Amino acid sequence: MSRDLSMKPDLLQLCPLMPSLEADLAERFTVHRLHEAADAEAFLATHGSAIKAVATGGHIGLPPAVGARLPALEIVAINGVGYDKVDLAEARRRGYRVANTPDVLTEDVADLAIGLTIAALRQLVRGDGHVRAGQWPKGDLPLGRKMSRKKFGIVGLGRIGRAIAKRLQAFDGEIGYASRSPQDVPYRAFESPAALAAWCDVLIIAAAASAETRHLINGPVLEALGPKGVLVNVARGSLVDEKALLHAVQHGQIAGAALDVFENEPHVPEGFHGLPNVVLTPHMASATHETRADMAALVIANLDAHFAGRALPTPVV
Ligand SMILES: O=C(O)C(=O)CO
Repeated sequence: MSRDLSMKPDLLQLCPLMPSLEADLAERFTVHRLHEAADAEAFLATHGSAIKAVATGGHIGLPPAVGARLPALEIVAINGVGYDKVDLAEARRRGYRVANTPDVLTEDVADLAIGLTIAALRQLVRGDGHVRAGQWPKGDLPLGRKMSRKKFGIVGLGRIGRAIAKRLQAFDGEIGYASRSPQDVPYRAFESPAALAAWCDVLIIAAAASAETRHLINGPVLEALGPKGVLVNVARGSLVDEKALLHAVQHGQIAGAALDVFENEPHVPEGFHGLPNVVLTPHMASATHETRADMAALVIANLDAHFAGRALPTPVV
């Protein structure tokens, strides 16, 4: 790093980050932790005008009310691949940069998608609960569903969707996808999520969140998936109409769901809590030591590049 460390720019941190990343940030910046402030308004009134950089998680992004208090902002570094919570048009208008952490988390998200799919079909979580609760001597669980030779539908065939498809090939089934544009892949293309859902047994959501993809998976898509179908979401909660999904899993409109993401994280509608045909995880698709270390390194690399006047390694804007 070539810049003068005695001149530490002010950075606003919006959520807890890995201790090693926080230490790396503190080495380079005067860090202001908004999430620890008792009075966020007063905190921003005091520090907002000095802030040149923001470090944030993809689930928080940059709330508009916070961004509006940062007139000197130069860069938003997201510790995550999703940038749906950062207003890119506003970034372009005001001239600040946005960077994310693509690629380094692709394998982990794809791995979790496979894990969730198996967990849902083979009732892994329910089986674990059955044994722990001492229920096994009293009887077996109802039968689950087979994973191998299923029809797998992937909504969104970007980096993560493709990594999921690659892993699914090991299960000797068929793979279909719906994406914004046809891709040069050996998988069957469908014109819409509804058409894909009507064909597949397992519908896996891997598309980016945006205003256009909000509630892409709605009542009619779930109805098309049908009573033997399973929905898996490792993308963003906003892609799924959560009320329609809850209704579908409660009433057997679909067989089950496995969800790592929710519309109003970390709050999950209570209706899901007691359902045995639903697997719930706390947005942990990239949450491994290895990947979080790689993501942290990319956050720092983007910030270092910006303040050294170099091209960002992984720019969004
Ligand atoms: O990095 C992200 O945006 C994720 O949501 C990973 O799960």
